[in-house]
Amino acid sequence: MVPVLEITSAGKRFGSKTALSDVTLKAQPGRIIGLLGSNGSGKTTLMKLAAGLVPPDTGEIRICGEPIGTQSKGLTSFMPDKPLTEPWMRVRDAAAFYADFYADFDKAKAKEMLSFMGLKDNDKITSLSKGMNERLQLTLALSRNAKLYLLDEPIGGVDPVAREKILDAILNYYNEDSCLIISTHLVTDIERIFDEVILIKDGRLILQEEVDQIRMARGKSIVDLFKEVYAE
Ligand SMILES: Nc1ncnc2c1ncn2[C@@H]1O[C@H](COP(=O)(O)OP(=O)(O)OP(=O)(O)O)[C@@H](O)[C@H]1O
Repeated sequence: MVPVLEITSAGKRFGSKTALSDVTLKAQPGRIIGLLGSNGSGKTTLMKLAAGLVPPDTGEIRICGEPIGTQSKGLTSFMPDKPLTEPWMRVRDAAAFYADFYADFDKAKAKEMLSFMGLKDNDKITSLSKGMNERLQLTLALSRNAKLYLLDEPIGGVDPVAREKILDAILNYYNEDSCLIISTHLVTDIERIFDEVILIKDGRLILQEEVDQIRMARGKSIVDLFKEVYAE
């Protein structure tokens, strides 16, 4: 099977700072993958490389077998940790903006998901709370019919009860022939939806493994593993 995402020996520096070093991984369709790491470990950089927003200094990245370019970007839906929408927009403008911009934007799915998320067409984006804004960004990202979804800290601002609802939305609305990569610190809350996890530390890949394998063969929860790897 052609991986949705294949990264081979990727490296990225910002000035003297090495953000990623020699990262190699594959992500297959039908998988929800947690990208885990402490602050500054390189999660956002990895997502931006996969989204084609930042070029790697070394190595290669392919999306569904295609090198990064116009075609690969059309296959990738990125939810950044900061909104892509403009402050003057209302919810309906944001959805229309995405529909104009992305040929694969599914308006019916967006409408259903906005309602599930408790968002109203007429809500001004600047008046939304951080958590409601995240719901909007998530709705916009998941309403595209992409092959690779990259969600950077999708539930950081959402309260614990709403988190459950949002995780359910992710499970309901993601399509099974795609791959979803979610970066997060909130391992306890979100680990139930992961099929596998990728751990990065100081820009290096520490491990990519099935969640069941970690639980059964290592006898650990993902949180325990996270604490062990990132102990300070
Ligand atoms: N544009 C940039 N210019 C300079 N340094 C950068 C830039 N982007 C990232 N870095 C550095 O690269 C490293 C990795 O950053 P990155 O944002 O990828 O980490 P992260 O795991 O997403 O962190 P967090 O969980 O805190 O969001 C950090 O040391 C960061 O300071």
